[in-house]
Amino acid sequence: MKAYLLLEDGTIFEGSAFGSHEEKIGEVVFNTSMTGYQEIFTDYSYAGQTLVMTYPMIGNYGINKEDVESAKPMIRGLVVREFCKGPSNWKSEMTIEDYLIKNNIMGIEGIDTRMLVKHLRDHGTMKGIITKSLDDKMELIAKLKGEAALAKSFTAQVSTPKPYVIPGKGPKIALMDFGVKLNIIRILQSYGCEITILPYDTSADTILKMNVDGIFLSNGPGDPQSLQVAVKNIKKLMQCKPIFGICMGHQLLALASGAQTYKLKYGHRGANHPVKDLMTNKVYMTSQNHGYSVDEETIDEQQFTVTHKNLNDGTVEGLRHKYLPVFSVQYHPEAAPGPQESRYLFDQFLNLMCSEREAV
Ligand SMILES: NC(=O)CC[C@H](N)C(=O)O
Repeated sequence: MKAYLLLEDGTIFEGSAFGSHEEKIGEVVFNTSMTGYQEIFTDYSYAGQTLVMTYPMIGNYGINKEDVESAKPMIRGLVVREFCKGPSNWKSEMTIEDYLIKNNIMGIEGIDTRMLVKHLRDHGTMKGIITKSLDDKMELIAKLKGEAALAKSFTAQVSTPKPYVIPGKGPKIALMDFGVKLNIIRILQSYGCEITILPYDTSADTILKMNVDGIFLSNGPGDPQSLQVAVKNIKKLMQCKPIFGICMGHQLLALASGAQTYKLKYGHRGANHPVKDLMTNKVYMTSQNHGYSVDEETIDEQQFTVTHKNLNDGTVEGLRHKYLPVFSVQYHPEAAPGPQESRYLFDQFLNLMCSEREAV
C-alpha cells in the first residue's frame, strides 16, 4: 500500500507502508549504524521520534526477545530504504514487520534515505508523519507545525513508576531513571553492584537517606531543560556522592552546574562517532544518540574540565569536576549497539566509589 512521509516543511517522500497503520507524528531523526536496529528501536531515548535508518536494508537478522534495551520500542515510526521480509539468524523469532505490528508502529519503505538525510542535514531536524493519504495535506502540515504535535516530555512515560532493586554484593548505586538502557544496568550488574532504580523525580533527600556509594544518571528522551526537577536534585547530590552521568545524565549534570544546553541542527546518532579524550589524546569510536549538547562557553571552568570532544564538530563529549568525584559523557560507553572500547569509564566510576568509601 502506498504511503508518504510528510515533513513539517511540506516535503514529501513516497514509499510503501508496512507494520501497523497507525499514523503518528514524530520528530524525524536518522541513525547511521549498520547493525543493532533492535537495540535502537528499544532505546527509550528515541521516544517521540520517527527513526530513519540509513543502512539500506533493515531487518535481515530479524527480532528476538533478548537483544532489547527496554520493555518496548517507543519510536513513533520507522523509515527505511528496504525492510527484509525473510530474516535469517539463529536468534530470530519474528520479522521487523511483525514486531512493528505487535507494537503499533507504522513503517515506510522504498524511501530514498540518502536524499532524506541530506534534507535533514541541510534544514535541520523537523517533525513528520508517515501517512497513507495526502488528501488533507495542508491540515497535516499545520498540525505538524503546531506546538501540541508532540508531547513536551516523554520522561514520565519511560521512567520506572516505582523504585526497584537489583541485588548485588558490591557498591550500592542509586540510578536515576530518565529512560535507562538495559545495557547500563547489565554492565553495573556485571561489577556486582546493588542497583536501586529510581523514578526520575525522586528527591535528593530521599536518595541521600539511602546511603548509597554512588549515583548514576541515565540516558533518556527529550530536552534536558524540561527536567528542572532533576536538575535541582542533582545540584544537591553532586556535593555529596560520586556521580556518573551518560547522555541525558551528562546534560542534566551540566545544567545542575550552571551550564547551558542547546539543540543541535540534526543530532548525532550512529555507532562510529570519533571522540577525543583530551586528557590522553586517545581517540575512541563511540556510539551516540543525542539531539542536544552542552554549550562549552557556559561551562564554569573553576568547577569543570571538558575531558572529551567530538572530532566531527568539536562539541563537548565529556565533563569532569575538578575537585568532586563527579563526571559524565555525552556518548554511550554501554554501546548497545556499537564499539565497546569506552567501557573503561564504568571502571572509573567503580574506582571513584571505592576510593570514596576508603576515604570515609
Ligand atoms: N540518549 C540520550 O540520553 C539523549 C539525551 C537527550 N534526549 C538528547 O537527545 O540529547
